[in-house]
Amino acid sequence: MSFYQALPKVELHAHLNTSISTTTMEKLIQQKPHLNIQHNMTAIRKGQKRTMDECFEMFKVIHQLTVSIEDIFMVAKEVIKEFAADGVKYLELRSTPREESTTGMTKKSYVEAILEAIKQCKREGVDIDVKFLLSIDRRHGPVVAMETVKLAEEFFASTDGLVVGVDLSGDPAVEHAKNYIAPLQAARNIGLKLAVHMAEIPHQNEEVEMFLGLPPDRIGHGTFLHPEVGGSEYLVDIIIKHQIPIELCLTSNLKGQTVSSYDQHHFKYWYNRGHSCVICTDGKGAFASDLSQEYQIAETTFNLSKAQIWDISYQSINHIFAPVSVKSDLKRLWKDLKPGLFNQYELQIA
Ligand SMILES: CC(C)=CCNc1ncnc2c1ncn2[C@@H]1O[C@H](COP(=O)(O)O)[C@@H](O)[C@H]1O
Ligand SMILES: [Zn+2]
Repeated sequence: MSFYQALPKVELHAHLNTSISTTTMEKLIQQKPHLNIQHNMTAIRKGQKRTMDECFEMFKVIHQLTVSIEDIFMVAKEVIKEFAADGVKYLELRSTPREESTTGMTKKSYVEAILEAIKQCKREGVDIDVKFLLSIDRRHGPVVAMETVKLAEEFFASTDGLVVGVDLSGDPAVEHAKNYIAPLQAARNIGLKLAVHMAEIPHQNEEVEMFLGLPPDRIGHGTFLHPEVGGSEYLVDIIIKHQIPIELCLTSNLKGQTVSSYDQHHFKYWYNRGHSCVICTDGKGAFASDLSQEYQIAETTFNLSKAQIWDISYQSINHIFAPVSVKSDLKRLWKDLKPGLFNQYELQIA
């Protein structure tokens, strides 16, 4: 096991359907041969890249393979187990509730299937704590967004802490922030935390400012926020003032071509400013990576020490959406694991 796998980690930005591994995808493809889907249609392999539009088309192909509650339950269980096997101790999974007339899957049963998978993994003793965020797809408009918030409210009230927030995601080129401020505000008033995909593409400063007015509890990607890439010092100041952590997904951004190379990734900007950065996968299946690999890439690309890598992982605990008691438990776990890990890899404990 590598240092990066042995490193205890927190994963805060993982979309269920883009996190499906090759092995699980193989099962789904075999179950649905009539769809004639090949592996290269569901994942971007090493060295390959796609445009953003192609990525969103790829997500639609994946959705064709997960159309029943059995599919959703199966993929959720496998994804959770894979994160656990990769050394992730706390996972916030997110997914867009979907209905499917051909199988009778409803948005409610979709969410229930994921929550059941989480509970079953816990019962089976899988070594990971999992929470869930309901995703709002910005392609679907504000009415659906409000319905998703209502659904989130129901589960928030009935699942004893499993549902912790909502996420705004989907193609950033469609619709506008102004349509989503009210639903996100409603979610916040209920007590749900907000993770918002923001500035994934350039020239969205006006929309970003609107989102920052909420403000969200975490930012997804934030690729084009700082002045060097067309953002502004004004936006950066707001983010720093409110201390809004940024979920950074290196390989996803590289393969989706919003950053040109790993060393050009905005991790560098935010990390050097001492801002809270959380390393995440986005979709370990679609982007063919895992969280250990993302930490390793961060270390080698930005010349970080193992101690700095440890700190990024440890500090990420501060940004989870679960309550403070969960944070304390995780911090204790990290402290318990540190001596063994540093000994094994002959590192100095600071
Ligand atoms: C290059 C590229 C497109 C990177 C990925 N960046 C993303 N940006 C916005 N929404 C996303 C992204 N990745 C996944 N999603 C959302 O997550 C969905 C897939 O997971 P799920 O069905 O919610 O379980 C997609 O349909 C989309 O709505
Ligand atoms: Zn995402």
